[in-house]
Amino acid sequence: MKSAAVPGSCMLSASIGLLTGVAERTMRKQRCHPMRCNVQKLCGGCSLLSVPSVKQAKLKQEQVTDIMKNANLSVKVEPVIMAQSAIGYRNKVIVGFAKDKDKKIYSGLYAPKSHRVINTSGCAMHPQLLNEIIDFITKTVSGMKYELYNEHTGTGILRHVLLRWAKETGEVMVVLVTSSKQLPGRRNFVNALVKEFPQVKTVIQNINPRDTSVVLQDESIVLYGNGMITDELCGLKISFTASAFYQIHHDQCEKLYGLAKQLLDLQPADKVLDTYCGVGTIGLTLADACSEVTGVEINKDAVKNAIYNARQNGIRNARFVAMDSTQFMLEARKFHSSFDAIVLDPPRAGTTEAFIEAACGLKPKKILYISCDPRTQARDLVKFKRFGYLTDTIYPVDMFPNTDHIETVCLLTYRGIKKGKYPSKKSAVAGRPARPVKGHGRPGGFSGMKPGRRPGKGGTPKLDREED
Ligand SMILES: C[S@@+](CC[C@H](N)C(=O)[O-])C[C@H]1O[C@@H](n2cnc3c(N)ncnc32)[C@H](O)[C@@H]1O
Repeated sequence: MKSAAVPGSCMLSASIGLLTGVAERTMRKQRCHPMRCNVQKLCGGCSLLSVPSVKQAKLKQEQVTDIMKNANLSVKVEPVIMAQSAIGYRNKVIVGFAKDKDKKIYSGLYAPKSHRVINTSGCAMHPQLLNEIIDFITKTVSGMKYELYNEHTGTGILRHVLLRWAKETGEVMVVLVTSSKQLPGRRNFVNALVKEFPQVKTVIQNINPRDTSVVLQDESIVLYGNGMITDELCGLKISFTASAFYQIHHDQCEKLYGLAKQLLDLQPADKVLDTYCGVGTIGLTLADACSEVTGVEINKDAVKNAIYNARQNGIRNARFVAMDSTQFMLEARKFHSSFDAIVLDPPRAGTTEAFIEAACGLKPKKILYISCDPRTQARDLVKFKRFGYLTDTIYPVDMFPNTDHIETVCLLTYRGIKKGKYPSKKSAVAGRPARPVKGHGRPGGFSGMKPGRRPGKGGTPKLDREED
C-alpha cells in the first residue's frame, strides 16, 4: 500500500499500524482510570463509562468479531482505534425542557426509551462550553416565561434546543426549535446569548409544529449569523447548516477519514463516487488523491454545504448531486458512467439490497464501506459477497467512547462470482469489473429527487442520539 501522505490531509502519514499503536498507548494510560459523570445513571447513554478504556477496546473488538462470525463472514477484526479524548467530545447536543416538582424549568436528554426529560446538566460527553450554553439558555427560558411544548396537548412554544460545535474553530450554532413562528422577545434572547458567549456564531429558529419525534423540520428563520458554522477537518474548512450530518467526534473522524484514504489507495486517474456523502467531507479529503469525486446525498441542504465546502477549499474536481444514492447509480449506469471506487457511509440502518445491486452493477474496483452499526454492516457484507465483493479485514474506530456504539470500516474488492451462485449469469454484475468507461453522466441529469425522510409521529424521540 502506498503512503497516503498528502499535504493538508489528516493523519495520513500514519500507517494503520501506527494508528492502532497510538490507540494502544492511550489505552494503557487510561487503563486504571474509568470516567465519572454525575448524570450517568439517570441518562444511561454511556453504558461503558465505568469500564476502563482498555477493556472497552477489548469489548468492542469482541463485539464486532462476534457479529461478523454470526453472519458467517470470515474476516479479521483489527484492534479498535481508540480516542485520546473520551469525554467532552460530542459536537452535537439536543436537549428538551421540563419542569420539576417546584415548577422550575430544567433541560436535558430523554430517559432511555421514553419521552421523559431528565436533567443532564453537566453531561461528561458534552464539551464544557456547550454545557454552559445549555445552562444559560435554560435560565433565560425561565426568565422569558416561555411555555414549554406539551406533546400530548400540542400546546406551548419551546420544544428543543440543538447545539453544534466546531471543535477546531470553537464556533457554536444554536437552534431553538419552536412549535410556531411566534417567539416573543427573541431579539433580546439572541442578544443576551451572543453577548455572554461570543463563540455563538449563528442562532436559528426552527419551526416544528408537527406531532413527530423528529426534532428539526424544514422551515427555519436565521436570527443571527449566516445559519452555518465552520470547522477545520483534515486540513480543510468544513461548513455545515443545522440539518446536515457532521461526524460527532472530530478527532476520531480525522482518524476515520485518514484510514479510509489509506485503505482506498487511490491512483491519480481514479474516479470516486462518495455515496451518502453528507456535507462532502469524505470525498473532499480524497479529492487530492484522484482525478474526480462525485458526492451523492439526499439532504439538499447538505449538498449545498458540500458545494460550498468544495469552493471554499478551492477543490475543483468534486461535484455533488442531491439525489437518492441508489437512484443516482442506476442513472449513472444508463449514462455509462464508471467509478474506480465507491464509498458508502449510510445511516445506522445500513444500506439496501437495491443499493448493493446498483453499486456492484457499476463494477468498481473497490468499495469502501463505513458503518456506524456493525450489525447492519455484516448483513450488507453478506449481500455484497453474493455479487463477488469481499473484504478480509474490519477496522473498528471508536467514534462514540464510553457508549456501546462503534464505527467500522472495511475495503471490499471484487473476487469473482462462483458459477451457479446468485446473482444469475444475466445479472449486470457477473464478470470482472470493467475498465473505467470514458464519459460521465452530467450533474444536471441526476437532479430533482425529493428528500424522502419524513418519519411518522410517535416513536422514541431522537434527543441527542442522532448519530446517523
Ligand atoms: C452517516 S451520514 C454520513 C455522512 C458523511 N459521509 C460523513 O461522513 O459526514 C449518512 C448520510 O446519508 C444521507 N442519506 C440517507 N439516506 C440517503 C439516500 N437514500 N441517498 C443518499 N443519501 C442518503 C443522510 O442524509 C446523511 O447525510
